[in-house]
Amino acid sequence: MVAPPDNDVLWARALHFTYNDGSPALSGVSLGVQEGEVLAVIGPRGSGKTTLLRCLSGLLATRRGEIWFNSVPVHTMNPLARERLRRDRFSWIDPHPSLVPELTVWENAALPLMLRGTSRRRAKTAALEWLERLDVGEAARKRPHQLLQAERQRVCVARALAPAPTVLFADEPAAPLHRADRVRVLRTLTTAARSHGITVVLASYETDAAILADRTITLLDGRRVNSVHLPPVAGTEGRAACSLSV
Ligand SMILES: Nc1ncnc2c1ncn2[C@@H]1O[C@H](COP(=O)(O)OP(=O)(O)OP(=O)(O)O)[C@@H](O)[C@H]1O
Repeated sequence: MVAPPDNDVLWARALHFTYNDGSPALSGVSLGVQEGEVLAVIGPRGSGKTTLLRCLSGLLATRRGEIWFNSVPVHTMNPLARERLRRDRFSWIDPHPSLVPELTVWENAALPLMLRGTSRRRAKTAALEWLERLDVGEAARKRPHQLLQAERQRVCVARALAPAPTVLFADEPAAPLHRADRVRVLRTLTTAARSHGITVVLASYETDAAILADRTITLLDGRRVNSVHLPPVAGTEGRAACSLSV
């Protein structure tokens, strides 16, 4: 087993992942993420971005390949150890805002901190600070259904940043938003993460994310590539080739 470089907070080698139904998702992906870096993982739909983030965060167990977090092997951890790692060191943002409808906005934002054992009072203070920073402080006592989708997504960003995770995994966090909101959410997320030294792995099918990232890697059909030039799919006629430049 090759030891990962010291300055990489996350390091993966030759990752392969196939879903139970046989769908291939990752084919030999290797990468390193340095501490405090904002890494954008971009590629078209179905290229394996979500699967890569799920594997790196320990949500999915890899069957082939290695994943190391701060020089600790994640690929050999049992499910409980991976769950603890996710709870204590990682945060996750989904493409669509998912909040607990019965809780208020601040309770939602404070939830990961309380799950880590922080007292309700301290968790509330941290949650309120982050909600203010994300411009949703005034909604703190409302329920999620009273907010716009863009506001709910900002609450999810606040919830992810409040525990000061070592690594924040953001899976297309701005996907459901209008362009203005999208850029704003991505900018706020990357700026806040940088100011707190939080490492970010950001998946996106748009190039917006690449502009705000320190570095970009591109996936196509589960492999790392330098750039994406999609030829017409066999059997289809007149489909324009699509290119994605990074
Ligand atoms: N739960 C699943 N079961 C079976 N196959 C899956 C599952 N999730 C993803 N896949 C397949 O794995 C491959 C990679 O999907 P993945 O969602 O990781 O890509 P992606 O780049 O994140 O795409 P998107 O931008 O649409 O989310 C695709 O072929 C997809 O159909």
